[in-house]
Amino acid sequence: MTTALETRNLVKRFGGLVATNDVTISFQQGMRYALIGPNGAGKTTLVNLLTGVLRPTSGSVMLEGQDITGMSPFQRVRSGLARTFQINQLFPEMTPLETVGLAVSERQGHGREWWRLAGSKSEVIDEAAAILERFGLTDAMGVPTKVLPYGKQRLLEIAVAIACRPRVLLLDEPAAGVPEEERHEILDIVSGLPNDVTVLLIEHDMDLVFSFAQRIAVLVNGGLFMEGAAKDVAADPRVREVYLGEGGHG
Ligand SMILES: Nc1ncnc2c1ncn2[C@@H]1O[C@H](COP(=O)(O)OP(=O)(O)OP(=O)(O)O)[C@@H](O)[C@H]1O
Repeated sequence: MTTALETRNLVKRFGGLVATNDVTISFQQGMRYALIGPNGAGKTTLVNLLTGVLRPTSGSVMLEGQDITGMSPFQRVRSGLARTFQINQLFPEMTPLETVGLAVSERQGHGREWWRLAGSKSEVIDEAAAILERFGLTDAMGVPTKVLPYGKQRLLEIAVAIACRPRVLLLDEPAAGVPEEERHEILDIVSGLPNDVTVLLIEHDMDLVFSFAQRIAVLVNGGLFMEGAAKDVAADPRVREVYLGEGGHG
């Protein structure tokens, strides 16, 4: 097993509050992980430390053995670590083809001027169209993003992250706000991503967590409470207790 991403003794304090408490965890290449925990457990803070949005108080983050603790979010994306966001951050007037094309173009080093140079950059368009096809967005690729159903917009967010060719992908509640009947479509597409992409899903919906994840990490009060095979975590009475509140019913 190759370690794709790991943290070592990671700590983040906000004043007197310890939001990340000495977290040491490894994510193995190609595995599907979910990160769960009660509200305020520190999931978003941990993701922000992994992606470089926040700097830790102490400890380190390693990507494929390289210490990336000092890298900016952009440098991390370039190094193979991409994320989607909880809040919709797409450009509403741009089409999916333009949006994914922009990400492909940035990755290839053509920069933001690619659309004006489109005639000479057909490889950008071809790759963007192929990614959109994989996400079931071919029919929608020429319309402004703002007119797409919400579930399709969320798929587009993941498509943009994939256009960066990540080896590790962090998905922050990718199905939040999506109607029930479209939720599994999103996770099915994520499950079908290439096997060598390591995925860490942050999700409150336990149905999605258990249908998606091979392994689950549980955070409680900023600390790593447990990490293990999904079925073991699901069966652990201590997890039920902290996660479900009093008594661990259900
Ligand atoms: N920028 C900040 N400044 C001060 N405290 C913060 C900051 N960000 C998070 N916190 C605190 O850190 C703790 C962990 O928050 P975090 O958002 O990481 O938890 P979470 O598990 O993602 O919660 P939720 O499931 O509700 O999104 C909380 O007590 C929160 O109030």
